Amino acid sequence: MNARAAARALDALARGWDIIVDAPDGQLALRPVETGAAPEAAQPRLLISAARAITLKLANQKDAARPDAPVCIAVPGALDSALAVAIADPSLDLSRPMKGPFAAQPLPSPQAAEAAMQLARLAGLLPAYHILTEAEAEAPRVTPADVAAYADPTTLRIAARARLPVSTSDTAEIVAFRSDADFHEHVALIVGTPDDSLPVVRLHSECLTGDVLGSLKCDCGPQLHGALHAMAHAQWGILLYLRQEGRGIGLINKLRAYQLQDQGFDTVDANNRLGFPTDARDFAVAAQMLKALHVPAIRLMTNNPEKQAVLASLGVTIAERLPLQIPANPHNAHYLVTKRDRTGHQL
Ligand SMILES: Nc1nc2c(ncn2[C@@H]2O[C@H](COP(=O)(O)OP(=O)(O)OP(=O)(O)O)[C@@H](O)[C@H]2O)c(=O)[nH]1
Ligand SMILES: [Zn+2]
Repeated sequence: MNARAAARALDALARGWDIIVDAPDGQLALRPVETGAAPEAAQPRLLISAARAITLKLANQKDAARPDAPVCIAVPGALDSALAVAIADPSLDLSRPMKGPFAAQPLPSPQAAEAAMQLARLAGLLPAYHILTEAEAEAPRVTPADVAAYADPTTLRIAARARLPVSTSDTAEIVAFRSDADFHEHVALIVGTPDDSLPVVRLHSECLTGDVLGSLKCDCGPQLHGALHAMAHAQWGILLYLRQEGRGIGLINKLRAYQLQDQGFDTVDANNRLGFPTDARDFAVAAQMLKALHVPAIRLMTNNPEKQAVLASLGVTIAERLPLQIPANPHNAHYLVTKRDRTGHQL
């Protein structure tokens, strides 16, 4: 288990460089489709997600024993980078409809392929790779255990803290966290003056479009401000600002999901169609932050049962759940209904 190996692999992927994924069931030499140049290959092969294979009409060729496993496809003829991206990215299907037919090939090492898909998500890239016969000599090697070690939240610790008066409270303090491998800088804002009462706690996942740009497509911005107001009115509260943009798929992939939503898919189907889970966030990060802040019991402000379940399973006492409902607008009404009906958000 070596989180550094995963960090090196993620760095390579962001730059379009090769990686080698070493799993107990075999090895894959891969180059990311989104950032990497198409390799010279007599018979180009791509590794794509199970969901993408279904959209490309390869469902009947998939391994029945592993319906969710990534799929290896052979591309007939020449494959350049633009075509590879079009094959990988469902948000381009309307503008580049003519693709295929493709044939699925046996996947040599499903465990290596699965780890590669996780790495793509962590790198914020399309989950798709060129399968190489040989990787660049200096390509980093990474194992599934390395990927798990990278995502391990228990190395999270406080790195810096400072007084930060904000519009809802002039006695707030900001606390920033660091972990060993993951470079995301999670932040806690402690609002008001801590006392013996249980704090109002809000886990807020980063949403650049909603938090900063005032997007009307989601409820993030109003929820953020509603939570800060509620904390200012309570004795004290803690906003945990988690850098898990787009429910953990990253900003660019979230914008691809938005493109799909404009084509009629809802927020859940859009994520899945891109080859990602409905929700890829890890709320264990929040439990670790509360531990570092010495806050064992809270009043949790959320409508999301998953947040409650994960925190409770990690030993956080949730004395009370406080709902956080935002009135709908014409742009997010469908999104809010989808959250209620498909991801179990409470009212
Ligand atoms: N992938 C994706 N992410 C989205 C979309 N809309 C909002 N997000 C992200 O979703 C996260 C906010 O999560 P929500 O599901 O709104 O709320 P929640 O945090 O699960 O639950 P509550 O605590 O009840 O608000 C942020 O990271 C947003 O960037 C979308 O359509 N697709
Ligand atoms: Zn949002």
